[in-house]
Amino acid sequence: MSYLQLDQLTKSYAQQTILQNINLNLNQGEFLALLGPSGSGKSTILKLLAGIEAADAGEMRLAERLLNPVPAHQREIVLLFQQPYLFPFLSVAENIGFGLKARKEPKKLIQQKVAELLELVELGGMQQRKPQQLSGGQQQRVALARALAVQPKVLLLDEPLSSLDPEIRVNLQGVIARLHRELHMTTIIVTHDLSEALALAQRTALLINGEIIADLNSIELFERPPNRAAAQFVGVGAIIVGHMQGPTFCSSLGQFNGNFAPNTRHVAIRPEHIQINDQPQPQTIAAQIIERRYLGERWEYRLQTNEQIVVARETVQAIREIGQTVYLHFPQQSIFALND
Ligand SMILES: Nc1ncnc2c1ncn2[C@@H]1O[C@H](COP(=O)(O)OP(=O)(O)OP(=O)(O)O)[C@@H](O)[C@H]1O
Repeated sequence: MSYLQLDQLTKSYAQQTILQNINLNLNQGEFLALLGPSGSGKSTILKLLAGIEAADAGEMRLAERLLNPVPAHQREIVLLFQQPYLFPFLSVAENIGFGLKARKEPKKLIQQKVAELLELVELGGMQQRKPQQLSGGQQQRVALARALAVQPKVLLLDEPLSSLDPEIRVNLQGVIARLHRELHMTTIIVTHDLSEALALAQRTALLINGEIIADLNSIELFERPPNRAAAQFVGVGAIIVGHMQGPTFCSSLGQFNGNFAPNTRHVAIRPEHIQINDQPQPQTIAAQIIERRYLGERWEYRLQTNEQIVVARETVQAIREIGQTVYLHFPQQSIFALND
């Protein structure tokens, strides 16, 4: 049985359904990214788990214990928000030790734990500072250390890095990844940023309009999203419409053989797997470049074929011109089927 279980969770606000039959299972020590666009209900899932909001239906269990009736402060689940919400008049050390002091732990033990946590979040030497004397990234580290101090069973992170500069963000991603490696705490991070999910979590659940539409290994979600909605969210080079004829998928962009189900109606390919040729070759189709942008290390081209727009990316070689006609090849091994 899974360590953390969400079973058929449903939540509405003012008759608007926000979450619809959410099922999620996490093993102890697992790190899951809850990914989705703004307003999809990600934060609401964390609030239900933390006990800030009550579910309309469904059950939540932690180590087999039913969580629904348990008050927030007895759940052993901590939720870290986008803003660190530190106590402004307390020092860094007092902020980190706050939960332990509230539990009336011995002073010596608090001091020892705070010192350990300061090292863990790389804030050694800053224990006497007040929150306003810290940068945003440092404040978020203090909030993280304070959350970890009480040794929760589950750590919930609600876009904790989204208000930080990119460089600090990457640095803190490193801190979070290392903490997870060292402490093995069962963790869910909410993010709308696919690259963050890929950087941190081995597994990603994709939430769209209050429904989990994919829940799988993060790299697999990126490389081979299982359905059209997931493909649109993670961004593919083309979603190709067609039909199966025997073992072959037939479409206006080509014929592809793969291990596709007989009812397959859509296949896709990642933009970096589409090959761009200057001259027509066997199994290529003509396309005109209509836009281009530099992504750093790669150029991304939007191309118009007779049928549809295709996005392709290639590592920088010669820069191709807008208006130029090129010939696209879709390697068979890179084509994957999408569920509807
Ligand atoms: N207390 C509330 N009362 C009414 N509606 C709410 C309440 N809290 C959230 N909502 C609505 O529920 C929906 C989901 O909100 P939620 O914060 O869970 O989304 P999210 O995916 O975390 O979005 P974001 O990435 O923007 O934080 C939104 O449409 C929001 O307006």
